[in-house]
Amino acid sequence: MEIILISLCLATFLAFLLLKPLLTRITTTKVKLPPSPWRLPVIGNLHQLSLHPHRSLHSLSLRYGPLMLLHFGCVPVLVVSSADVAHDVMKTHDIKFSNRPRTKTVNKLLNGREVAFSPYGEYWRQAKSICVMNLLTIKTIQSFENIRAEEINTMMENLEKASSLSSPINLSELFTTLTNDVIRRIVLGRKYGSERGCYISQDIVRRFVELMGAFPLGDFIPVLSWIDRIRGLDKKVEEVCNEFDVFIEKLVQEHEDADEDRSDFLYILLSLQRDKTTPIELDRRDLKLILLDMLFGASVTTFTLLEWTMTELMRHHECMKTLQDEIRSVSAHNGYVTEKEVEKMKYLTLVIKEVLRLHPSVPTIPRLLSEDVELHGYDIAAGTQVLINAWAIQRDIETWGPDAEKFRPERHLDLLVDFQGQNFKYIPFGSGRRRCPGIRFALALVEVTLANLVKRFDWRVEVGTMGDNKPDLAEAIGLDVCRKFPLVVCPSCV
Ligand code: HEM
Repeated sequence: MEIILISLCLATFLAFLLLKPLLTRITTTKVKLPPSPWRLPVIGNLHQLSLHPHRSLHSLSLRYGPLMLLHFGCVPVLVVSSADVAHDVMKTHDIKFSNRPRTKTVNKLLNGREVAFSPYGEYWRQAKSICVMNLLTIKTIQSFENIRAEEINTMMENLEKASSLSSPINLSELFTTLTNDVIRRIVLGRKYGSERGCYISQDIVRRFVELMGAFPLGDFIPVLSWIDRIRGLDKKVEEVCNEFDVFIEKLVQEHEDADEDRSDFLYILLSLQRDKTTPIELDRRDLKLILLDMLFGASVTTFTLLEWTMTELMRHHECMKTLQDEIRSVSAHNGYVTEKEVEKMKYLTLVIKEVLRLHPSVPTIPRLLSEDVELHGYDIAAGTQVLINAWAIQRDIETWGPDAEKFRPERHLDLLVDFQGQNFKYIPFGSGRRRCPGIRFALALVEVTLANLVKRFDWRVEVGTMGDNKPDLAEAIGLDVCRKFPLVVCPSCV
């Protein structure tokens, strides 16, 4: 017994001697975390978020700095609010920050087998490359010029009717129809209105976007997941999922049953699915999710850019006038402004750049850190979610000057910022590996649409909510932030 006791004491003493350096290291190596606002037990910083997270996160960053660590319940969330830090996240450590967080809502709606929310890896790489090669190259985009022209002309006819009757018209609704019709004709070969039984209402599309940006409490505070059930979130997700699935399934079925040869994107996806030599195997569900990504990711963001551009132009008559002068001098005939003519319109590009600066369609870009990293002297752990607040970065007075909040397209004259995200003070399409692949696709439609609208009509709104004749700037909620209220306008033909 004595021997056992002596051996135990000796073993403990030896273990202490051996482990001492390690223990000292653990207790003295302090992890340095970024500044954090105070937080409440259990919910963390969730109570400091508003319905417009880009705005509340911006206000917090003015107090806690461009790199702050928040906690949404038990989930650490790093918020990036300056060009400098964005550079380190999206360029210096791009691979580590190339994952996307997926809430249970996103998981249910998309399942990680599309492109936008797919985990960083081989499947994502191949799926993105399928979309780029078959839909988003400059040559392919140019080949759709006729589709864009036909749909824009249809919209112009509606506007001309409203003009001749001097009646107001819902421009937001026209933009929804235009973007949906163009994108569906390109991706699916035809528009799919309410005929043929393949129909999805705009209301469902908007609910989808809202749900993509929703904060399911259960993800952040697992014990409170019952609240998501009670507030109807789970049910809403289920409903939207079913509606989308029925819609997309019908489209796929219709394509499979068609006997004629087609060259639209869905047809290409179906051929890739049959072709067993492709680098990734696409099952039917993958195919449907990639399709969903292209159909709705593309139309919602493009629609949002059109809406905000017309809003800002109608709020700034001098910019509208400068743009009208440019368009009418480049395209001096009475007809449709062509895409060749649009290439010569420099002020138009400045206007679009400025709109995307003040109203990035995706104001907070979500990423997920996959490995521990040291960032600006702080230690950030793998698994931390990241929100890059493009909205705040693009209004930062340190980089954009004291008039950063002002709509002034001329500011881009001397700046070498493009849409590709090379300069981190301007990232409306993101940057790095996960940058948006649809930049040219979106701009091709937006530029020629605006050129035709601004050339053919003079614009005014009746009486704005503030009692003036300017459209308001209220924002909707969701991952993509469009106008809260539709833009109702009175066009008059010139
Ligand atoms: C004005 C229009 C658009 C805006 C402002 C926009 C913005 C964005 C932003 C900010 C991201 C995240 C980038 C990042 O994480 O760095 C993104 C990703 C993406 N966008 Fe766009 N987008 C637009 C149009 C389009 C169009 C037309 C398409 C397709 C036809 C498209 C397809 C995608 C896809 C697939 C991704 C995910 C890329 C990835 O995760 O690798 N977008 N977009």
